[in-house]
Amino acid sequence: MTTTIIGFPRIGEHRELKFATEKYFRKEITEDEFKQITKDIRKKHWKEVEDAGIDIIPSNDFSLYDNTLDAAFLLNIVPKEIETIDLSNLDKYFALARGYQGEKGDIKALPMKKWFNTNYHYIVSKFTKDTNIKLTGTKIFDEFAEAKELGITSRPVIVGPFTLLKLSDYAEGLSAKDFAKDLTAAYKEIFTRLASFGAEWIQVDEPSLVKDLSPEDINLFKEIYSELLADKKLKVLLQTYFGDVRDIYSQLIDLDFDGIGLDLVEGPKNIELIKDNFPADKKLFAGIVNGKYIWKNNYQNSLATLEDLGVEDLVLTTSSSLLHVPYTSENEKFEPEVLEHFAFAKEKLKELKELEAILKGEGQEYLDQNKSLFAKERISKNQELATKIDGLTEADFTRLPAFAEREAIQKEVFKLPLLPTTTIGSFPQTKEVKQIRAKLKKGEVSQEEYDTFIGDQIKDWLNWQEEIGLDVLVHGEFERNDMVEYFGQNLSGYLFSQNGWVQSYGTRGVKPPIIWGDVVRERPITVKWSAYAQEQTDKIVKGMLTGPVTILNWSFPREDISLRESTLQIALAIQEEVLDLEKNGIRIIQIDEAALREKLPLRKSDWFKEYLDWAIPAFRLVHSKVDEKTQIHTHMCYSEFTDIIPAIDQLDADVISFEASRSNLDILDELKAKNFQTEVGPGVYDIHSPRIPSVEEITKTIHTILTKVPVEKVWVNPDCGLKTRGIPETRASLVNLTQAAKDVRKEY
Ligand SMILES: Nc1nc2c(c(=O)[nH]1)N[C@@H](CNc1ccc(C(=O)N[C@@H](CCC(=O)N[C@@H](CCC(=O)N[C@@H](CCC(=O)O)C(=O)O)C(=O)O)C(=O)O)cc1)CN2
Ligand code: MET
Ligand SMILES: [Zn+2]
Repeated sequence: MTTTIIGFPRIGEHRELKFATEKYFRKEITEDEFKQITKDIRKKHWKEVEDAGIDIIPSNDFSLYDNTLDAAFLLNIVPKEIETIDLSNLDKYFALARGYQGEKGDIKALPMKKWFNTNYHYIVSKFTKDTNIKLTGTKIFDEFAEAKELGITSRPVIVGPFTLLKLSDYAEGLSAKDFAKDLTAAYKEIFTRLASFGAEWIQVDEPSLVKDLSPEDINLFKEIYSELLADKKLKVLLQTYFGDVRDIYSQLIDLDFDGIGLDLVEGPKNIELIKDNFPADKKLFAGIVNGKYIWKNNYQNSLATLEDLGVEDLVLTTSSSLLHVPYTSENEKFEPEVLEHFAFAKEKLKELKELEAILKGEGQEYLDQNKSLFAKERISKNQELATKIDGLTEADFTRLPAFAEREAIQKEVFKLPLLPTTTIGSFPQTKEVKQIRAKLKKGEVSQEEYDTFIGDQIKDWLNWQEEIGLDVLVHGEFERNDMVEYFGQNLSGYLFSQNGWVQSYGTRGVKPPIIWGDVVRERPITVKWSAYAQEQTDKIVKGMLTGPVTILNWSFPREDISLRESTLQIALAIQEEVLDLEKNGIRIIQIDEAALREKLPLRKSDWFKEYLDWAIPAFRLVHSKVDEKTQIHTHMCYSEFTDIIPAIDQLDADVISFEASRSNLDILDELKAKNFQTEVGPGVYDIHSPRIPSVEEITKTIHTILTKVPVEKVWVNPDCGLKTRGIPETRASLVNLTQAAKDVRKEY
């Protein structure tokens, strides 16, 4: 028996990678200085894993932006214009990830999508007739060599060819199978070269195998791997995570893999598949320690699961990469009775070793300790809340009158122009904003000083929005650290880490709050600043809330009650907030469900019964009691809901905004086909990139939207909040946006 992990967080214990990368973007450090910092980070992480006693340590799990982009970049799967632009390799890589606008040219960022059911995002590559797959990069070899220099023979990790093909886009008329052969040859070359450098194993990540697979998918997979595994010179670990491999298990065990990695946490069905049917000539990498959540492993349960498998020779590993959990709980200030329940990445390494010890018959004390931890009563139940949830009826989930009637009434009361313009909520969280909040936290400024600062920001930005002629204004969310953490801070039952950062995309991180107990609203959350903002102007200021499903999905949830029950608790809390806003004169309320799709099961057959059947009602519960004259907006990031359009209509919001620009407005066809009722603001430009869209570009986008959606239903807005952007680009972009909307309006 040995231990390993699938991958380690790379942002750094104190987000060193984030800060270094941002310095590099601002040209405060050189490329060499930047590379040295990233090298030091990798070294520290490898040592951390090694010191914990983990037997085989992955490499190339590190990335400067995203591993999927790394694989594409390594193999020259890049747009043509990037090959010719006069930038360093590093800057080309970043240009693909976040766009480039400067003296050397104008490159749009590649699309970004959610990584399976997580809050991590990957970069989507596009295969075209010009795509010339060849091994041009060196990252995977360099990092292997780097670890080797430190005395570590690592197991390089790469996103596998099947998953890369499945997650990519294709030019008209092309598909995955057109590229399978060349891609396989290129991966083969990677394998060969790694073997020649002394690699013993390679880990090929194929999480796409846990989704529903068609017979063509299975054939494609077999075609790729039968070729790739032929006369290999190193051992190949086929790694999956986030679910089970029921559609392809029997083929997997017939292929010449040396190891198969299966998720035993999120893919309980894997256990059934393995039982008495795992080949003796392969190693089973048993993903038993949860890579996504921060709760301590229950050893008794894990041991029972492992025993159940009936496999002798195991490699104990995590259920997914540890990318999805914070670095360590060592720097946290929780009470010991709380802290003992948590295991972040570093602590999970220890769990693997303890489980190994127990299985070898050398860890009785670990088992005893763990048993007594789980025997403790952790919280006491809020019986009143439970009764309230049990007593909810259909009426609690139904807003009246029905949508069509409300739409007519609201057109009458709001008298907004055709193609009304608005933004998604946040304005730039500048250094000044973050700094004063950090000072407030440390007691270096008073609450009054902080509030004055926030109030002034709101005033300035409201004035500016009026000046440029936006129709529905926002207060800017300056008071929020994050759209989920901020809400958690006003709800009972929540705990917060000091440093529990998890990477979301690029250099951006989140500190998911922890749901510890039953959730109740402790005090009004947004009323003060929303009412303040509305007092400053005669135009309508949208109230801005985060919805229950998103709050749940971006928190670390409890494991002792269902997600449904936790979400309904949060929904009742947000319902109180909605009604308070309404009472305080807020006439348009946006309830963000940015992450609605996040926990949508990866297999279609589970969509409704396991998720949508409670997630959609949870949202409806929040707004069911508002007046017909109050307009409810919602917002979702990434147009990842193409396949659940009818369910989105079922949210029964009045208006929805979503990302569209970066995925080429694909979703519009679907809106049309499904006769989508809710009014829509498909984002007219991409906010994840600092690039400024021109009036012409935005006008063109609006025109495209209008070919698919009736003009009375269309809103004009960016595709997400602007908190990550700088002030100059934000202002320039919004000036262009309002101008474009005005221009197009004239055509009607
Ligand atoms: N939870 C969540 N998930 C999401 C999103 C989201 O907004 N929230 N958006 C989508 C895209 N993902 C995103 C994730 C993070 C950020 C983001 O801007 N994150 C910030 C951190 C936000 C935050 O919590 N800030 C805190 C803490 C800020 C901080 O680091 N302060 C410094 C000091 C201030 C300074 O000098 O900069 C410190 O404490 O050391 C605050 O403002 O109070 C970042 O990485 O930079 C944006 C988008 C999808 N998933
Ligand atoms: N209202 C939020 C904002 O504008 C929605 C963001 S979705 C990640 O930042
Ligand atoms: Zn968004």
